[in-house]
Amino acid sequence: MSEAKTKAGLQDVVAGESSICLVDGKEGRLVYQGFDINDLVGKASFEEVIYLLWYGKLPNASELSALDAELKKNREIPTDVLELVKSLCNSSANPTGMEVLRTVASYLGAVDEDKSMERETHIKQATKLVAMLASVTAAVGRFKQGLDYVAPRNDLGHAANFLYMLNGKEADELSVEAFDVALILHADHEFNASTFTARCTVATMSDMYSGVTSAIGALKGPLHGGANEDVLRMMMEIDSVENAASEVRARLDNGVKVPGFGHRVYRSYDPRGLVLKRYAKQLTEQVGQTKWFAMTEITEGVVLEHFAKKGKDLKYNVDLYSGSLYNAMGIQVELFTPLFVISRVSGWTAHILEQYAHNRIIRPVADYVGPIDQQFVPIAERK
Ligand SMILES: CC(=O)SCCNC(=O)CCNC(=O)[C@H](O)C(C)(C)COP(=O)(O)OP(=O)(O)OC[C@H]1O[C@@H](n2cnc3c(N)ncnc32)[C@H](O)[C@@H]1OP(=O)(O)O
Ligand SMILES: O=C([O-])CC(=O)C(=O)O
Repeated sequence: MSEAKTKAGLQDVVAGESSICLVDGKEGRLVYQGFDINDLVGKASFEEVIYLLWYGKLPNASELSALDAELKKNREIPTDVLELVKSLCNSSANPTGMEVLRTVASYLGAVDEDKSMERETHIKQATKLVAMLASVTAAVGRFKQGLDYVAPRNDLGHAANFLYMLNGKEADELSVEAFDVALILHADHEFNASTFTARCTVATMSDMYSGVTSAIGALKGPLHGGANEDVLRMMMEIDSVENAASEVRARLDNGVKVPGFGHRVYRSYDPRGLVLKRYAKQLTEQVGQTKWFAMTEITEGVVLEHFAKKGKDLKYNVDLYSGSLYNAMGIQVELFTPLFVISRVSGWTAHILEQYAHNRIIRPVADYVGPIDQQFVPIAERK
């Protein structure tokens, strides 16, 4: 039996080194490769941030245009993948967007003939995954509404093209800007559950697709990426600005966790939430759909007051305001967690590259708390 004392959920345990992302929970600061997210938002595009995460530096113009060209080359969904997506969306099991993405990430690995473990191949695979998972998410959104697939446009950036493929028309400027910012803000978050899952998978020297497939499975859960869908579902269930405060209070009094609040690392505030709230306010006002935003703001007030009275430093997280923002872009709730994938796949792949570069298998130990020295009883004598 181990002498070590465990920390439930590995809270505050330093599980490895990384130079990709710093989450400063005390100060409410998020830094990608040395750049504060507030210095990237509104200045860099998501494509520049992808480059930053993979290569550790911002791209110059020709480096960016090379990455952009590769992403565009991988946007069109091949026929076999499109057929797979369509059949899953039409199946009686009605898989969620996350289940479809998880299957597609795995399928892309199975049909990739290049099994090399060189960095150059990994960059190609990462590029394919970033481009393809966005296109597939748009296709899922359309098939689930009984609409036809819309082919990508190579004259549009990553964010604008996704909204075009989903809605079948070009999005307005503010929606594109807000979506690009949301992609940047969700891109990486050091050793969160899905990223750590990806790193554990590839640390066995398994392939990149396996890493991303397992990460999608981890992100899907309601305690992690799934919370962004739950926030808007809760608002839709309450469905009244007037009742929002009392309904949320009732949930808290009954010990129900309110989605969009709490974080393992942030103690002061989640810096991404502030930016998303600003864009959600602006966009919901522009499209004249302020109800979910108003209810979310009321929820924020009630939950923060509830925890302040208990002396707890619980704050809202990245998932609280993304719901009303995405809804104002005309995106259905079921795609919200897949939207997280479209962004976080850039961070997962960056961590996979980093793991391969300094690999050692990840294998901690368990503090055994089960019985010991049991006496074996043959089956015929067991009661
Ligand atoms: C992208 C992301 O993954 S961000 C997180 C998204 N997830 C959510 O929004 C789901 C809701 N939040 C949660 O479940 C948690 O806060 C997590 C999973 C994010 C963090 O979990 P942990 O660090 O293990 O915190 P834990 O769940 O132990 O919470 C600590 C205390 O705060 C309470 N608490 C935490 N989050 C919430 C919440 N959203 N609503 C109400 N109470 C909460 C817990 O009940 C617990 O109370 P207790 O001390 O009286 O038992
Ligand atoms: O860091 C975490 O625990 C959860 C996460 O992925 C995020 O907040 O983006």
